[in-house]
Amino acid sequence: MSLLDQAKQLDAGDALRAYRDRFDLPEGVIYLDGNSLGALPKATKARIAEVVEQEWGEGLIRSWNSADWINLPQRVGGKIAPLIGAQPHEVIACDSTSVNLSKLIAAALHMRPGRKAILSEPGNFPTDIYMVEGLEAQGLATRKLAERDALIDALDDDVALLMLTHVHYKTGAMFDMAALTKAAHDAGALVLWDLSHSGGALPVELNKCNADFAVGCGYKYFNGGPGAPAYAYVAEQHHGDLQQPLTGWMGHAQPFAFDDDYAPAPGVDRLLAGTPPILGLSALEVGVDMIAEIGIDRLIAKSRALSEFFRQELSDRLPDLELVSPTDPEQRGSQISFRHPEAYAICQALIARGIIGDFRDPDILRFGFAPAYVAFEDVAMAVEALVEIIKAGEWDQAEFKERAAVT
Ligand SMILES: Cc1ncc(COP(=O)(O)O)c(C=O)c1O
Ligand SMILES: Nc1c(O)cccc1C(=O)C[C@H](N)C(=O)O
Repeated sequence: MSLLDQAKQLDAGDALRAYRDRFDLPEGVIYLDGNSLGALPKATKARIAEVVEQEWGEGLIRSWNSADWINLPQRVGGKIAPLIGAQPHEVIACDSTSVNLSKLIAAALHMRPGRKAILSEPGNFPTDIYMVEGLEAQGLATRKLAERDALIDALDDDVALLMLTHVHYKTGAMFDMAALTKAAHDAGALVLWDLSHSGGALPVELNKCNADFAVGCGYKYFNGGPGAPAYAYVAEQHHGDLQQPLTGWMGHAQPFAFDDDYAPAPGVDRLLAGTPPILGLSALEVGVDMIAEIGIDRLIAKSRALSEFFRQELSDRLPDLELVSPTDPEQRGSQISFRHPEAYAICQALIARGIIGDFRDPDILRFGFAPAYVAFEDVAMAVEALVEIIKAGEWDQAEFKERAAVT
C-alpha cells in the first residue's frame, strides 16, 4: 500500500478527524508549525466579532461587569488548569510568557532568602535565560547553567530556583518533571516549569509532581492567536507567600478602591499588573475550550501516532538524516526535529511547496504535529516532499537561502 493510502486509512479511523474542520486552514497548505503559532479555530472569528461589535461596540465600559470582562484572566486560567494538572484557582491567564517568567523568578528569590542562583540548562529558550539576566543586572539573581545530565549535581545550597522548559523547543526532548522537581526540593530549591511546548498537547501533572510554578504560551497548542496572553501557575501552598515585583493596580485586592497603598489580591490574582487584554483573552478562551473538549488523552495518543508515522517513514527513506528528537515518543513532545547543514534552505523549499514546518538556527528542521488538526495525509505528503527535496537537492537555489527577518 502506498504511504498516502496508509495515511488515508489512518485518517478514516482517527477519532479527532472532525476537529480539523473546526479550524480555518488555508487550501493547499500543510501546517506543521502549530508548536510555534497554532491555527485559527473557526469559532474564534465569530467570537471576536461578537466581542468587538456587541461587548465593546454596544456594551462599552459597561461590559467590564455585564460581559464579565473583569474575571476573564481567572476564567481562562481556570479552564487551562485541569489541562496542566492544576486546580482552577492556581492558574491565571495574563501577560506574556516572558513577563510571567520574570514575575515568578522574582517571587521565588523572595521565598528563598540567602539564595541567589537560578539554575537552568544552556540552550533553554532564550527568553527564559534573558529574564534571569535582567534580574542579575539588578543584583537580584545569579544565572547558573548546567547541561541536562549535570543539573541535579548543580543543585547546591545557593540555588533558589530550578527553571526548565518541560519540552525543549528545538529537540522536543521532555524532562522528567516529577524526578527533577523532587531533586530540586530535596536541595531546598523551588521549581518553575515553562510549559510552552507541552501545555495543550501533552499530559502535564503539575500538582502530582509538586511543581511550585509554571508558565506557558497561549498561542501554540492552545490556539489563542498571535501574541495571545500567556498563563501562569502558582501552587496553592505558595499563595500566602507569593510576592512579585510588578505590583500594578489590577493585582490589588481592591483595584476600584483606588487606595494609595498596594495590598495584594489573594492567590494568583496578584500576578495581574495592568488591564487585561480582552480581545486576546476572548480568542484564547475559544482555543482552550476546544482543547478541553477534545481532552489531553486523545490529543497525546494522536500526537504520538502522527509523529511516529513521520519518524519511522523518514528513518527508512532518509536513513542519513540526523534525528535530534528522542526516538521514544514517550520521551518527547509533539514534534520531530532533524539536524541538517542546509536546514534553512530545505525549510524554504518545503514552504515553496505549501508545507510549513520551521527552521531553528543554526541547523534544525522542526516539524510540529498539533494533534487537533494535523491529518495523517498531511504527514504522508510532508514525508514525500522532504524525501524529494533532499534527494534531488531541490533546496540548492539562491531564493531558498536568503534569510527572512523572522524565522
Ligand atoms: C519555551 C518558550 N518560552 C517562551 C516563549 C516565548 O515567550 P513570549 O510569548 O513571551 O514571547 C517561547 C516561544 O516564543 C518558548 O518556546
Ligand atoms: N513567539 C514567536 C513570535 O512572536 C514570532 C515567531 C515565532 C515565535 C515563537 O513562538 C517561537 C517559538 N517559541 C519556538 O519555539 O521557536
